[in-house]
Amino acid sequence: MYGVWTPEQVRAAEEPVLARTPEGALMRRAARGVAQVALAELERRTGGIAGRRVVVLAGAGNNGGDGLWAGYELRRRGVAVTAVLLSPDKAHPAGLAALGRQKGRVVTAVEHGVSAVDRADLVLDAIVGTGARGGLRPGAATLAAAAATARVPVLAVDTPSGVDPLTGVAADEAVRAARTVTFGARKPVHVLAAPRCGPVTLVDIGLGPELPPAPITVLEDADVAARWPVPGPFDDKYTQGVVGIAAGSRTYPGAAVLASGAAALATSGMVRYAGSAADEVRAAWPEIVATDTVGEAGRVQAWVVGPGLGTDDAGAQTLADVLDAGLPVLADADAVTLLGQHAELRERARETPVLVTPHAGEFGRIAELTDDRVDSARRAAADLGLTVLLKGNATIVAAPDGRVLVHPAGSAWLATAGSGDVLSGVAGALLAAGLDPWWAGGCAALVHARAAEIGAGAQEGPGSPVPASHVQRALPAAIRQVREAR
Ligand SMILES: NC(=O)C1=CN([C@@H]2O[C@H](COP(=O)(O)OP(=O)(O)OC[C@H]3O[C@@H](n4cnc5c(N)ncnc54)[C@H](OP(=O)(O)O)[C@@H]3O)[C@@H](O)[C@H]2O)[C@@H](O)CC1
Ligand SMILES: Nc1ncnc2c1ncn2[C@@H]1O[C@H](COP(=O)(O)OP(=O)(O)O)[C@@H](O)[C@H]1O
Ligand SMILES: [K+]
Repeated sequence: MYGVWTPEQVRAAEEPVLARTPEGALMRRAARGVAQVALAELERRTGGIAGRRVVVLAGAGNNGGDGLWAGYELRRRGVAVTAVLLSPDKAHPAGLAALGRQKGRVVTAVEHGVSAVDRADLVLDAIVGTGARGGLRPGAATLAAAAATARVPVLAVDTPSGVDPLTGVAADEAVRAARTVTFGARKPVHVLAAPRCGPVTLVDIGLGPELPPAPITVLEDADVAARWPVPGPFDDKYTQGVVGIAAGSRTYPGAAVLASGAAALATSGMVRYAGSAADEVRAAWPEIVATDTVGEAGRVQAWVVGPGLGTDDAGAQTLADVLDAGLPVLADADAVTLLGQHAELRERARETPVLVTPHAGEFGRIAELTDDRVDSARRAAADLGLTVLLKGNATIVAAPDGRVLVHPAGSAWLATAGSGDVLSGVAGALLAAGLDPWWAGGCAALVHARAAEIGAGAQEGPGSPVPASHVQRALPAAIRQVREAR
């Protein structure tokens, strides 16, 4: 696992380090890191370094300073460097002087910048970093657009400009980077807007001892592997945790089949199904014990409730029954809507460990969703007294005690009907196996996204759509792949 820190925390950590290091040393170190990655990119993309063309888009602050110093390093390796100064009066003086000493070219007119970008092998986006306020200004936006139109790869310095470093919200004209080099610590933008950043390289500038505990955690395969339940020699079908699925309806039997099948594939042991799609579930999954109601279902150690359930009185009654069992509960889809509608159900949900898994629309029914998705999820978890998994390209899991994790999906193939039902089955199975809701949500999100990647590559090589039933089918391969990281 690794941590992510807010720009404010990173700035605070920089202060003591700046105070005890010679002036400019931190920036030089950051710039050398940028140059190293830029050189590797040039070599990889063009097969050489000397004479290759790099354009530095340099803004008014220290981010621009990083870019100019990186340009200096690249000039020393024989790269043809052009710096475009977006605020010529405010360009970082030492960085600009250094580039000048190495005979780097400097332009200030946007149109000259655009023609340099058109012919570049690589663009360094040093327009703005953690000091960004609002979207890009017109000159910067024109240059970012020129790089995109000319399909010149962009290496973002610290953060892709035009994307909010804290929330990951991107302005229309924001930079889309092929790679990003960041300094000291990863920031929220790198996981909340991962597709805008590309692969992120972290350059150590000695902030480690100054950073507080990370406010955001990102799980890696080894973390999930260490917690994924596997049967031991003395286990039987009951000892590993039985999960009950209260989902689906006559109108939506598919949700029941997707969720309960996913639960059956996620862990060993047993799955029970309770609801009006019992026939469909039995037909698809003979190993699942299916009954018509929660009352008839027999003992379970956790419940999944909601997918395809309906939001009528019967649905509300099912949710109430499940919450009253006093067991961990995964509440998805219609169960989220019902929680939004009924204050008494929200009160009952405080009394038992609950993981709710809304998409953005459903989230809005239980709490306020702002541009700051992490903050929204954290507040909702604390206010409602339950663990919130907010779906999206970056999945956020926030526990009422303040723990937050983000899982950036490797692709967007999961944006397909029914994939959320699969997630609920996986997370429910993990709850039944004894994981706490935060870990269950985090482990399920990682394996779910991996199953989509595997499913999307299963037909004719990577890159084909993957319907939810194929995501479900890819769960065993995803679990196997993740567990290999032990
Ligand atoms: N501290 C350190 O030791 C180290 C810091 N490091 C580096 O410093 C970076 C932070 O530097 P920072 O604080 O100077 O802010 P920064 O991101 O350059 O932006 C502020 C400037 O940009 C401008 N601007 C603002 N919004 C804008 C917009 N939307 N569109 C366009 N322009 C905009 C704004 O201009 P103004 O409003 O004044 O005209 C202001 O001058 C950090 O990301 C890292 O790269 C590394 O070297 C490691 C050591
Ligand atoms: N653009 C996207 N990129 C990656 N994952 C996505 C994207 N959009 C949705 N997802 C994921 O797909 C799943 C969709 O769940 P949900 O909206 O509940 O769908 P359904 O109700 O059809 O099952 C969630 O796990 C969500 O995180
Ligand atoms: K930048």
